Amino acid sequence: MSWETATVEPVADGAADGGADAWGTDGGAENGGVADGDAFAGGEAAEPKVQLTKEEALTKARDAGWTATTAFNYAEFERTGGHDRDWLGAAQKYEWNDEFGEVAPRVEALENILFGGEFQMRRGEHIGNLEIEANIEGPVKIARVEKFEDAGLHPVLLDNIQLARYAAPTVIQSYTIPAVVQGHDVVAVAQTGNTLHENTSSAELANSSSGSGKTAAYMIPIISKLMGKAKKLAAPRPNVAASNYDPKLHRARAEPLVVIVVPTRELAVQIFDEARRMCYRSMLRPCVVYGGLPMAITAGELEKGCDVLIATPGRLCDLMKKPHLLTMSRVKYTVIDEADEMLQADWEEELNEIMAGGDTNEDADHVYLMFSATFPKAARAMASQYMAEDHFRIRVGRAGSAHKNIRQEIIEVDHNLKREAVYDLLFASEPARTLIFCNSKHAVDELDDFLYNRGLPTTSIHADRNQVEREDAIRAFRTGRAPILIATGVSARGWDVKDIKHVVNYDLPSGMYGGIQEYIHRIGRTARIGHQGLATSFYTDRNDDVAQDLTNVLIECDCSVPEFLQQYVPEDGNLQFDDDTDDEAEAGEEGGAGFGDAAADGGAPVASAWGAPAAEADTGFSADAGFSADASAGGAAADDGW
Ligand SMILES: Nc1ncnc2c1ncn2[C@@H]1O[C@H](COP(=O)(O)OP(=O)(O)OP(=O)(O)O)[C@@H](O)[C@H]1O
Repeated sequence: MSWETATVEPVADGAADGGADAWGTDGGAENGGVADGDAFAGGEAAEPKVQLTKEEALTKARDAGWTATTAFNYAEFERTGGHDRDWLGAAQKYEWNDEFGEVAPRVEALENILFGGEFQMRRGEHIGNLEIEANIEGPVKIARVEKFEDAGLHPVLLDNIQLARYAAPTVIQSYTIPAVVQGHDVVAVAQTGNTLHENTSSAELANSSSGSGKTAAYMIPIISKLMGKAKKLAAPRPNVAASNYDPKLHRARAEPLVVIVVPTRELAVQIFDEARRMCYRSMLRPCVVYGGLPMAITAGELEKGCDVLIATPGRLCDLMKKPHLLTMSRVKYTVIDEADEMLQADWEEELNEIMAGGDTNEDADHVYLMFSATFPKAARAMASQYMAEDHFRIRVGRAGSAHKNIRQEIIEVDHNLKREAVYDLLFASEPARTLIFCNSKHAVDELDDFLYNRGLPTTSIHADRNQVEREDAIRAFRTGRAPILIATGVSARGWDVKDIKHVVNYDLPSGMYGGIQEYIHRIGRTARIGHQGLATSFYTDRNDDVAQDLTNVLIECDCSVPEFLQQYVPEDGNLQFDDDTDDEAEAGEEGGAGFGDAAADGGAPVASAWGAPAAEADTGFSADAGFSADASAGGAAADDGW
């Protein structure tokens, strides 16, 4: 295999004893033998040949190099009620001390957590394979910056960029940073695979799905601009770093200067991590709020002071109704990230409320930034209502004919043998961090049980998991405690996890699960920012509806088209895609918020773009349907930075 294999960290002592107990689990665990053998020998599904006992399966998994299984420790959680520090939303951040002078000191232990490299993605050596193209589509022209040092950034922020080892700005950063530094509102359409239109090639989509660095594109200039003025602009807050600080006595109301809204909890935490990095050694205090984070933890964090607030829309609107905890009156920057996702998931009313600053903010200098994979009508309307006419508009896509960093393989499998096929696949190469996508929560549960009970270190995530389980699953995946994660498409939206070497579409996303756009988004979880990866998809007789688009993607990405898809190879070489564009012409009618004569953008149907019903976005993840085993969880690290 040409793709490199990830190092899967060994499981810590005492954490790896899930094996024996795990066998006695319920929920789909099979008591009989385990199939061994090629379920897809030669690309064709075949009957399993050899039956392994559970014992043998366990040995096989360990011999192959897969780390031992661990399970979420419910008993321990029930007993202790968890600990504040276990919540990703309460992760450690730099705490400013009022006694600091102009230059705040370094805190080595925290620096190691934030920038330690163990969990933070570094630019890969194949970055040159990404041919990225930016189209500036509004009247505002911005000269791009080639180096962070030339962008007029605050020196502390430049230090933080260096600590993060961002050597040079990515394309979207090279335009967005100067635009924000110059005080412009920004609309950035960074295609992540949801746009299919006549002018968009499938290769562009595939290329553009693999991490353009848009989080840092807005975080860096905003934090930089506020750093120098934090003392003047920031609301009073307790001196958390002082020895006499008492959280019961010393409390403040959160009065953020920056509000960043994102569609999912996991994305919120991911962006919070970037904020923790960029705010390091500054007075600016980042906080994150999302559904599922206990209110006591949320309030406790906000009461220490909050300058940069990252939030999911539902939780933010709830908090806006609690003026003793939060006021939007100081907000100077509002960022709507993945705007199209939130609009599709019916958050329009909430977004308008947030954009309006809860009706309390009359700041004429208010800067709005909107990031989106597509620019549908509702987003255009929002832009024209709230943004300055001279806002900067950029569309980022990839030019070039092929994405060389993801090897895509499509394997034909009998639907009933998929489980065996994925089991075999996991033994077909060196153990590596692997993300497996299913189309339904039920399929996720079933597959997790099936593989886990065969000794493979799996974990899983979907919308019915409670927040503790979700956070444990992500932490386990990121740290390598459970290097195989099984997820629905919606729960892995926008994820940026280091070293995902293999993405498996256990279920190909058919039309009702987002189709080819969803496929592109999913495979883009590997081979990020210049790394390489493999994407394997199981094709069954139920996947005819994506066959044509899939074939087109393979051709444009220079991947081989298997025999069973040859019938879809266009004879004239003309690769046509379905176009579910909403009418770009309407943009003009709405007061010029559109992209003029730029390419039309997509507006996928509500459910389909999510790969699951829209309700999964950030609504109550109620059921406690977590993992079945009751082995030792091995104690999640206090703050492993994911
Ligand atoms: N200038 C840079 N140099 C190197 N790495 C960078 C740079 N900027 C960001 N990164 C890293 O690139 C990764 C991808 O960034 P990010 O998650 O913001 O991408 P994205 O555009 O949101 O991707 P997607 O839309 O595909 O989810 C992150 O791990 C981030 O730390």
